[in-house]
Amino acid sequence: MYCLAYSDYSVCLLIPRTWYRRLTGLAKATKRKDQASSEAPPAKRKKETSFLPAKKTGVGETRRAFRGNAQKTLSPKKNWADTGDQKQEDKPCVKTSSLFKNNPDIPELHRPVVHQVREQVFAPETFQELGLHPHLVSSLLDMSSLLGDTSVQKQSIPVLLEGRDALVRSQTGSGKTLAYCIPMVQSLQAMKSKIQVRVNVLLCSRNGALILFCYLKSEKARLRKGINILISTPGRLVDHIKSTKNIHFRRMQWLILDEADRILDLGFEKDVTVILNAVNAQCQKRQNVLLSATLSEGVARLADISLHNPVSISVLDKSHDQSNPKDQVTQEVTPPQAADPLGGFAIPESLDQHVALVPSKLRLVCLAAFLLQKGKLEQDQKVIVFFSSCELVEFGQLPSASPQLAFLRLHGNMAQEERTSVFQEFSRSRTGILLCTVRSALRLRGYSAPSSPAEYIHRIGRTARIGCHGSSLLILAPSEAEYVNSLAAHKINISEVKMEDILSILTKDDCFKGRKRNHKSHAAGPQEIRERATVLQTVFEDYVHSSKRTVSWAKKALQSFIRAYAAYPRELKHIFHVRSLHLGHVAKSFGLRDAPRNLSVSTAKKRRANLKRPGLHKKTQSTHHLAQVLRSEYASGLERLLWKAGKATSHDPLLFPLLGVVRLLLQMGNAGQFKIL
Ligand SMILES: Nc1ncnc2c1ncn2[C@@H]1O[C@H](COP(=O)(O)OP(=O)(O)OP(=O)(O)O)[C@@H](O)[C@H]1O
Repeated sequence: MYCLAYSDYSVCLLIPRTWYRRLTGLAKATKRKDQASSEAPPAKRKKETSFLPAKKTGVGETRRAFRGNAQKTLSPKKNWADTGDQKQEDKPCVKTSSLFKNNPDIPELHRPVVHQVREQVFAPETFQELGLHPHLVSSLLDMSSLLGDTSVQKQSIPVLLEGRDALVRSQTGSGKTLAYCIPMVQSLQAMKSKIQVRVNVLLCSRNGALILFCYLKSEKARLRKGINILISTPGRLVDHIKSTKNIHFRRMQWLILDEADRILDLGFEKDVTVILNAVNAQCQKRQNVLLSATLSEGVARLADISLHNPVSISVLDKSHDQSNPKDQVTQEVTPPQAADPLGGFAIPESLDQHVALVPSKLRLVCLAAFLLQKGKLEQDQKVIVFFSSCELVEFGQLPSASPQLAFLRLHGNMAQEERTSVFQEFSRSRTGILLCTVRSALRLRGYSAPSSPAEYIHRIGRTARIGCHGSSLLILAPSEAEYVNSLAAHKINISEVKMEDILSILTKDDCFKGRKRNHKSHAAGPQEIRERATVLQTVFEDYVHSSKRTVSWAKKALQSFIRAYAAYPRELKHIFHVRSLHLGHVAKSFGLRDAPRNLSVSTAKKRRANLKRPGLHKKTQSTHHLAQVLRSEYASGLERLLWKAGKATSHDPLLFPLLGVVRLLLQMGNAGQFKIL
């Protein structure tokens, strides 16, 4: 006797083996049809059928995929191992619908072979020939962490010491910050009157500001004596320009725009223009520096309006003639060209980039398996997981993570002090998993795909810094495979890692054992991997469905994910289109057993409304929401206060139960073997 659970009718049918065989054949035909018909199955299906792929192992596991809220089935343990124990078979319980059926086919990745643009990180010298003051040179040499000047420092420092404006472009983690800090400190120290108040402005992201404060900590005393450097996000400075009387720029000598590409990407061009107008009105003679990891039209446009007769500095290996580096660095800036006009984005050589094509249903178990490997099975791993919104990261309302594995959160909606302490804690620690929106430290992975190749560069650029080794993993749905080509167009080379290989990590930890048998004597096969993945998914689903509160969090997180998905820029819509999402499958990646009904209705309604009014209301609420949460990285930081004071509307509290479920997994590890009930 075997069990089929018809979730539509909440019925559990016990049927003879012969019926089962006939139904199994039917299901196979249905599956073939499903797979052939579409890579992205429709959001709603009537009477969807799915079966566990256990035929070869001879166990009688047939299952119906669930729809609706009420679900009954027999014990999966019973389904997997037919022991003939009637009592156990009859025991109803909520089960996990098949993770491995009705998924879109995973396409073969045919990546064009591209030769990545390379930059040499280190220049052979050690600060001595850059025209720096001997005291500064000896201070730099005393700093054991500095390994000689980097290429960008070697090229930028002499130019900036000459008093020239500069547009500096070099790869992430190549040492751009010291490239302008060193000449700025030297020029400020050379000033006769250090007591006069000077406002030298440095614009960057909030975390950029954190990093810089670390650099300048030892200069604190000097700063107090009279050298004033204002480090600000564009949003915050605009607030001051509008509301602070005592801020003036009359004696300003430096204006530095760091992370120019990110500032522009996130829509702060207008704020930067306000700042430039305010500064220009009071101070004409100053040195301007603009730094960026990527060159875009926007950056070139900004260079055009903010720099005066600048020197263009770029550290590309191919274009850089080592025999005569001076010729290379003294080129004048040419007018703006297309995005990455140099023929591709430079990526650190020591960075291994990977991509995995993972059907939505398996996304959560894949990510969890991966994190378990990095956080639990491997030593000294630091991982960053990027999410598309601050609220998705914000799962910290759950009890804190297991002491075995440090989870940290970092995003733009947090108070500055909290961000500083999280940043420092993660920087200091040897291991840990940081869940964040945009920026930070050593090794990183991605959960939501970046919205542009430039953003991709910045995300992966948090690892493999200053010549260190690092790796990245981009998780894409099968329907998003085309994104790899779009990255290749920018000479970004990613190698594929198979989903099965990620999931096979689960066989290394016996707490995911699905059946009572000694697997140690056998090599773990695909069936074993599937069973363990199902055990893991069940843990997630049980956790999410353990209370109304957690269901609500997961639903809101799903909603946030869909909003973010709807906000991909137009040029990527053919790859990331909300219509290609199978809501039921995506719901599973948030630990939900079904797609919430109201969600699909509202999405459909919105879709219909948009179809009726094409181009009328381009900036939808969803795009607005995403823009808001991304902008928070560069905004003034006052929004939170306004929100607290009731002057601003809050975002939906979108909470993703990742911390909680992984915490559970770790507890599982302590408690021993886990099974599907
Ligand atoms: N000469 C040097 N020797 C050794 N380490 C250095 C040197 N210069 C900078 N670093 C270190 O390298 C790391 C990366 O530097 P930095 O943040 O300035 O890079 P960046 O080019 O600005 O990166 P991004 O574009 O991603 O912001 C920092 O941890 C910094 O302390």
